[in-house]
Amino acid sequence: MYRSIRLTRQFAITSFRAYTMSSPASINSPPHKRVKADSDLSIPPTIPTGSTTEINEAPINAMLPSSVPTAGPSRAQQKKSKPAVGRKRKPRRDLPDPYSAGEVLWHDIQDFLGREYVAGLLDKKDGAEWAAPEELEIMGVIELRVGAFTVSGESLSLYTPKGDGGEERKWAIVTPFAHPGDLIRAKVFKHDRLHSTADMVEILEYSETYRGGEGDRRKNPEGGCKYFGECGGCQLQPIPYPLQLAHKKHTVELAYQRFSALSATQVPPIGETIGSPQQWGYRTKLTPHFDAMPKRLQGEMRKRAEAQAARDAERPGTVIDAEGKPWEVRIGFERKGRPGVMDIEECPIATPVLNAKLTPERARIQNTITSFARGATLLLRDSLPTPSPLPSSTTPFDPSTPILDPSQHVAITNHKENVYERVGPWLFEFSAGSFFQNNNSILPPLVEYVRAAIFPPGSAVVPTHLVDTYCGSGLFGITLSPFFTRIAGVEISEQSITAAKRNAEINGLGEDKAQWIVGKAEEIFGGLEARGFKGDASCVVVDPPRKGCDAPFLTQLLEFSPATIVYVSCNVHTQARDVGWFLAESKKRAGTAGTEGGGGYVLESVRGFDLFPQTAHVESVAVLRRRL
Ligand SMILES: C[S@@+](CC[C@H](N)C(=O)[O-])C[C@H]1O[C@@H](n2cnc3c(N)ncnc32)[C@H](O)[C@@H]1O
Repeated sequence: MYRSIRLTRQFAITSFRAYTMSSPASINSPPHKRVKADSDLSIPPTIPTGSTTEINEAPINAMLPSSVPTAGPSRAQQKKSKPAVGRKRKPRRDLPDPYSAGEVLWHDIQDFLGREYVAGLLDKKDGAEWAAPEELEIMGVIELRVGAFTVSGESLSLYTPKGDGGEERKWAIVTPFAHPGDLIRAKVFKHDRLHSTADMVEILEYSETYRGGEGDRRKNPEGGCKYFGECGGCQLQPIPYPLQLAHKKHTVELAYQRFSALSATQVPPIGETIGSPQQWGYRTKLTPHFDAMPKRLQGEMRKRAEAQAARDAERPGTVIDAEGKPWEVRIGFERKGRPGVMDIEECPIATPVLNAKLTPERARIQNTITSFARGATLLLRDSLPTPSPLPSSTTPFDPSTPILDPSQHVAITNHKENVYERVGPWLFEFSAGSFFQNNNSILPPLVEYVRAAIFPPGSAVVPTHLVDTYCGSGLFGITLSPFFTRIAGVEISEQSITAAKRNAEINGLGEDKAQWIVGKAEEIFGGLEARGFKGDASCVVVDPPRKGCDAPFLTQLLEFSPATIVYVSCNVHTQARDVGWFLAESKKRAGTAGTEGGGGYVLESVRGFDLFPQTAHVESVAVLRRRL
């Protein structure tokens, strides 16, 4: 049934590990440190010459030609990956970290192959789940009919070889840029637990259902992104938008099934995902990377500076080495399934002002590349022009100020410079290098949703105090302040608290209304009680980083026992874990363990918000209410 074209076994399996790990794992792992390349840095960073760093962020866009050729790895990788003669490498058997993208994929694979089948195999404890079918050669090209999507937006295809005893085996193949229903040719490059990972080679037949979205360039030649198929982000872009939203709803459902340990009756039906008002040109922050020029070329450059400059002038952004081989300055995002940065001139999910700024920023790096001893990350942030005069506590921001057209925005590239954003009638000021949500268009509906969830019609308990934990520069606390007598924000970053205080001030919120506390959220609720915040009268907004909340925080939240909790998260898997733990623990403490639905808190609703259209990411909002 499947045609297998065998190519020479050129590369050891392990040589591909580094880059297969980089793409899905980048979603959950903390970013690797890269040097910042602020435009105000006149002195290049002084870091040991020749060192390189890994790419640090999930890439943000991508594009698919009708057939995507997959070139082999670079010579350096081939050299590294040559198997030692006469020594057979043992495949590594790494189990994914809990709640990581790897673990989510492992769940996807078990669901795809059938939980019963996988459990039967694992029960044998003979390691068969690690043994890829013999005929599935590394660098072999196979034809596959795609069966499903993974949560991270890659395709899953079933491969059914015969086992040693003639029984049918099941094995999954994970390939990027393909959609359920597609018929594809894919080149296998890595074997893992019950699956292999493959590069897309060619799409022979296109799915009717999962294509035809605005970003499908076969149907809309001017739509989407020209880098799809190579860049590692925006894998969902060929999919019609309603199906993107449905995919994200399913992601939320799966997360609660897999990671909350709650029974089906404890989890309400997951709400429809709320779409983003802007599905393109929404992203207010871009962080393209670039690699330093290789050491051998830096020496070459020193020797032949003048001649080189003349040649560079002919081919900007390209440097020719002694043998006439070009080395290109690439400024952009992570390549899917391959190491290194891919050059990106535009990113259609970024705002117009960021795309306009990308051109001169790229030229700046191209022209000064030799001054960078190692790779770095650029920052481009969409901002309103600095208000004049600057609002202050005595002359706060006038909420009736007309909202500016995006063409009047500016792009900030200095981490320390202030960025200004409007969220409805509110003005926010924060430094470009600090956290702020990256899709401004969806913030008003998100905040309104949180408000409506806190005050459902006819509710017997109406909280008067709001605690905004993990508050950043005060987004939820400030925008929801009119509905509460008092608000408090808690945040680990001093810089963010300074911004939150300033934002309260410029929006006319005095200290009697808003309090901002630096410190770990883990140590905070006691302090708040002393300041007049009682659990019974409070709502707590929880908006942690991707890793979720830690046990001390959740324990103190339980002890504080707020009337309502709204948990906003950019990682629904850790959210499901935390919510599951919290509900179970609250039930235990209410002394009604074993009584379905009794005591403690109830999970009232869970729903995704599409803060990241075209990508597989989803923001999830869970509402928990204390039982009376
Ligand atoms: C996802 S951001 C949310 C920020 C804010 N709610 C917003 O929407 O703009 C998470 C924030 O949590 C902060 N943070 C991380 N760990 C923390 C901790 N242990 N205690 C308190 N804040 C923490 C980070 O500095 C960051 O500002």
